[in-house]
Amino acid sequence: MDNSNSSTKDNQEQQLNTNIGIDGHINNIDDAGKILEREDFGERDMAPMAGSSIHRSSSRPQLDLSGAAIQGNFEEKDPTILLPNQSDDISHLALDIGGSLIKLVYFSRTANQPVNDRRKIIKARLGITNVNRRSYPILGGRLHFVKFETTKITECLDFIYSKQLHRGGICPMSDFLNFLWSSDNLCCNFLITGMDSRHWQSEGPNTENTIIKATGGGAYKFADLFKERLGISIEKEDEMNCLVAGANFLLKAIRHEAFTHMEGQKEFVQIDSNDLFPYLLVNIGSGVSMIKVDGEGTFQRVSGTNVGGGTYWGLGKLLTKCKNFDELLELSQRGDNRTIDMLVGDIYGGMDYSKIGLSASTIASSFGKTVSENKELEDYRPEDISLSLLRMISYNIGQARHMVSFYVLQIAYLNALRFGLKRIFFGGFFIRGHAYTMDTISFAVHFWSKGDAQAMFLRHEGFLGALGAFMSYEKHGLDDLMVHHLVERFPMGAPYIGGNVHGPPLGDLNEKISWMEKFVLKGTEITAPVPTSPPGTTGLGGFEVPSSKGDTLRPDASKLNVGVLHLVPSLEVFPLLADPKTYEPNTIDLSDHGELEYWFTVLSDHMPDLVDKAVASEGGTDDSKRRGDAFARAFSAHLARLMEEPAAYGKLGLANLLELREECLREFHFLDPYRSIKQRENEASLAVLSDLLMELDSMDEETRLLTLIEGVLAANIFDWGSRACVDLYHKGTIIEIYRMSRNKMQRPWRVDDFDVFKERIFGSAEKRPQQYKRALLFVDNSGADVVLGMLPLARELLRRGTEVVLVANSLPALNDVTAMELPDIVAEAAKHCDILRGAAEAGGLLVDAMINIQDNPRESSFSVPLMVVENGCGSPCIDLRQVSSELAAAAKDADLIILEGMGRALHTNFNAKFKCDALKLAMVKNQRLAAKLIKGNIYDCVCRFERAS
Ligand SMILES: Nc1ncnc2c1ncn2[C@@H]1O[C@H](COP(=O)(O)OP(=O)(O)O)[C@@H](O)[C@H]1O
Ligand SMILES: CC(C)(COP(=O)(O)O)[C@@H](O)C(=O)NCCC(=O)O
Ligand SMILES: [Mn+2]
Repeated sequence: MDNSNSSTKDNQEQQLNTNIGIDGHINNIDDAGKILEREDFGERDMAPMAGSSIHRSSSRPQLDLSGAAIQGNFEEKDPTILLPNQSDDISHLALDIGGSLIKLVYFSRTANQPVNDRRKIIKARLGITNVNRRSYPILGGRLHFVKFETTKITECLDFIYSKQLHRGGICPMSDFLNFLWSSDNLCCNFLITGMDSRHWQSEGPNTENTIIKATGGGAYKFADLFKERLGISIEKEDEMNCLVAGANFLLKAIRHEAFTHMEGQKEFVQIDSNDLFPYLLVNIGSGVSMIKVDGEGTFQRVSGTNVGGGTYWGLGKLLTKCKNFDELLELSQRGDNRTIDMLVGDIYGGMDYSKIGLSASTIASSFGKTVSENKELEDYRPEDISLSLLRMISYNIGQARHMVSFYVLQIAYLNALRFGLKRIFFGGFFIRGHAYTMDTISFAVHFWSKGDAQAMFLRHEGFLGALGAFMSYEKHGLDDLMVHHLVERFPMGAPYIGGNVHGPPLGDLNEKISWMEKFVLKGTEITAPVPTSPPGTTGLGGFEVPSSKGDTLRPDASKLNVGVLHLVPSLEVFPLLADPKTYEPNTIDLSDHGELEYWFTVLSDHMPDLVDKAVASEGGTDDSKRRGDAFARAFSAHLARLMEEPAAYGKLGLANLLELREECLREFHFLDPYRSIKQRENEASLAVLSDLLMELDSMDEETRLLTLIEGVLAANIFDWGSRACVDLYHKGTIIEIYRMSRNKMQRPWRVDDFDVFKERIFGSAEKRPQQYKRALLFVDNSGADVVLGMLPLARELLRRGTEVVLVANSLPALNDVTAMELPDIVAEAAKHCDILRGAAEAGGLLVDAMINIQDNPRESSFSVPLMVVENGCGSPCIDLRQVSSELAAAAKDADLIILEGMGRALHTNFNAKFKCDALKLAMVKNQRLAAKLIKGNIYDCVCRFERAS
């Protein structure tokens, strides 16, 4: 092994011992003077100079009103207006303009969800008074993270302009509605259609009154430029305040924001928000700040140093002529510092200076060899210079190859010691999620603390200040956000490739698809959407460096993607989880590479069939084919990225992967690929329902219960997400397959707690039965699964006096039935059955009966009600930490949960413990899962019954 180029633990220890730090001051503003115009920006996206010919007189958000429609009742005082084509309707922006990088955090608000009459009745039944999301104190929307090099501030201004982020603060919905309903705007509506919305002019105040919060030195330095180019005023926020506010927000509100990094292994850590303080925050940007944080807004900057990321980048740039930071880093990987550095061995004739514990390969004097050699700068390889510099920074100040010094770490730890802090969080873009750097830092903290303190890193490492500036706006309610309100998503769609910005931000789907197609034309392959890359890059789920197949891993492969944070204030933790803190939805952990590889192959193999279905669901048009192709590329890119770095999107479980696929379909506007299959299967199943019900009614109670459970398991075979099942469907009609599946049911099932469940229902000689009060049935697939499986089971419970709440997906996923579709299915089924009809009426599911129910929902019927609620997800699995408010409300009186299907009962929640009884029912439709989970075979069944814990 080449000793000089490798950093062993021994070496690290040695350097830790020999480096004693000096205190310094922070200097995070470099002289980033030159502002470059970007050549390839289209004119429409350039931020014009104030007073230029494009006159903008409004600070109102730019709205795409095409397709706007009133949702629900026209008579309502405050009707909800859905803007289907408005994605980023109301924006809000904050900046951190540092010495090296400009960080942007911006918010785009999502339109309120329509609340239909059916949902209103159900909510009333469940005692939810707030039927309108507007009443949530926190805005629903999305937080985006983007960064640019400070030297390329023009690109940043153009970005802000093209996204119209300079146009305003939070606009209350009532203002928006007034605006929309004023007579002028009805004209506007007409005018806007077909216009480039970015150039839409409307009445209203101009941007001169707009104030944007910003922190970092650039907030001072570039204030005039912002005024001149965008007409906005910068309101400066204190940098330390912002760093701390940003870190506190991230650590409290984002699940698995922090992670440890030891010997190449990332481990996500869930910080208990009640046990966060005190901690030490070390922000390594251009310079370094160390802040002891004791609470919200309570902190002290305890130390800092002027030798930081800027030092490495600045000197490196001067000496190597590198044009960007990552180029410099990459150079160092091929360098040999012995040509430049004077080693102990050079002085001691190749020997160690063992008396003081220095090996021959230890650097005695960084750049020392250049003194005695009669060479010019050009005579040295830039690769070697870069490495020497890194080592200089490292060895002088520590021993990290890439940057931060152990000096920093020593100070950090000494400070941690002084103040009794056990946790040290490292932020700032110097870290860049770089595996080597993080390992070195972790090692150093561990070494200096003798294992007492722990180094942790943050996924949003460089965005602390910008987030803090964002938090400093009043009224957005962000402080009230909790972990369960946030969902991170990773859309494709930033226009960044090859390390360069290749155009304006992508405005719409068409632009996104065209951009992706360019790769195909070039013959290159998108292998991975990599985030926050150099230069002028974004953290917004963008691509970078699409490398050809067969390429070796990029040096930055370990970097983590920063997604878009969706703020969904209506989400809640499922109240019946026995212990939400220890709850882990995923049964399969994909950080095991073997598992990841297997599921990667399963999902890749499924892709052609899925694309066919998706395209067919949109009529097979050329446009849908294009979108189908783009979806396949995008999802393959995600998979490739995750194979390369399983932690790239945060902690990865199988449920996340399956949800990512659904999200990716939605991103390319495939809203329900299995729509017609679902309809066909529903119809076929409804046609035989009455026969089944008659058959069931002819049985004695105990046989019937067993037949019902068998029926649920048998009908769970209709799963279009399982390769094996899809192959089966070619061999017979729906009803034939259903019969075959039922005939094959043989007890004992692989997991068989039926007798315990039966005893709970019917009681025993010693114990009289006590009926369940309310059961939540988490339904799975459309067709036979719900119609011939779950509905007859629901009917049995209703018949026994148990209220039944059918819990279905909010959005489509594979052939899963949704909460929107279910009432119609129930209404059809109710035609064949009085029990279902009475209960559905009582639950407000039957349209004809709804008028009466609306007047007095609680007194409308004598039957126990059958209700439908949405679960808050659009995935075949369910994470019970984040469910809809109506499901949470329904759960409050529930004493039985029935989870059905592989996604909800096996991939997720197989090990979940509940405060009430839980029945988990599924057919295992995958051989590997069967072997792993239940030591069984494909098509084996699980009937697991667990009493309340
Ligand atoms: N693309 C990049 N361009 C420049 N510097 C980068 C880049 N990526 C990471 N860095 C490193 O991050 C440092 C800046 O970190 P940051 O947290 O943004 O601090 P600041 O607010 O001082 O700009 C740089 O000095 C450099 O070491
Ligand atoms: C996506 C699914 C979890 C859906 O199963 P369900 O919940 O409908 O029972 C399941 O189809 C699955 O894990 N499919 C991939 C495995 C395979 O094709 O074998
Ligand atoms: Mn399903």
